[in-house]
Amino acid sequence: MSIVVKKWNELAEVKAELAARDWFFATSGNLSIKVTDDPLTFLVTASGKDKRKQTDEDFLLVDAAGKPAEDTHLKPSAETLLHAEIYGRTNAGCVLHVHTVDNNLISELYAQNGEAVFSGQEIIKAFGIWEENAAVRIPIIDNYADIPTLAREFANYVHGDAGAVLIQNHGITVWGRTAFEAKKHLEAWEFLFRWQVKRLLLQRTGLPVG
Ligand SMILES: CSC[C@@H](O)[C@@H](O)C(=O)COP(=O)(O)O
Ligand SMILES: [Zn+2]
Repeated sequence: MSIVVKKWNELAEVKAELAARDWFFATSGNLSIKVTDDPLTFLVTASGKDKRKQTDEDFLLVDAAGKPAEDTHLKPSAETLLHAEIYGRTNAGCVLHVHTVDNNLISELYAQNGEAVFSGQEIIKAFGIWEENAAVRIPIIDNYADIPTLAREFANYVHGDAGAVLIQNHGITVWGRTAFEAKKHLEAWEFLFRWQVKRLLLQRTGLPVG
């Protein structure tokens, strides 16, 4: 099996799992997986598709600049530049971007702080952090309609082979060394967002939620 087919299948599996979670509203979301390092190429979702569907045209191979690396009528994701920034700056192997109601609410609620901080949650261990009372923080950036501008702002927060950024009232972009790690981190962030949104609502009812 060629490396492209192997990586295609790996990304298709992650895509199906995120689709089963209903994280691809209204064609939103984009995913990618690195295929080669030198030269850098990665498979990215084709733009504007319903990512819940599985087809032979789900992904296309692009280069370090996010341009198609082979002849195709498919258009790479509109947000391919953000993926390219991650692969260009880190050893990440997979990038996942989803829009959810909870990640949008958290991005709006904490926008003025420039980040959202979570602590006191067992699921923080999914990030490989084992200390008691550890805190995790996710930066929140403005959502620029101009993608090169968004990618430049986004790049300021791309440090390390695993990480995540919230784009205000848009969505989350998570990356990891492997597809497994990226998906695990994405699920942990979404758990924390949902937990926090529900906690805030329950606190308003006067129930004893910390
Ligand atoms: C309808 S979602 C809005 C899109 O501009 C974008 O944010 C998105 O996530 C999906 O765009 P795509 O070009 O299909 O990767
Ligand atoms: Zn998006």
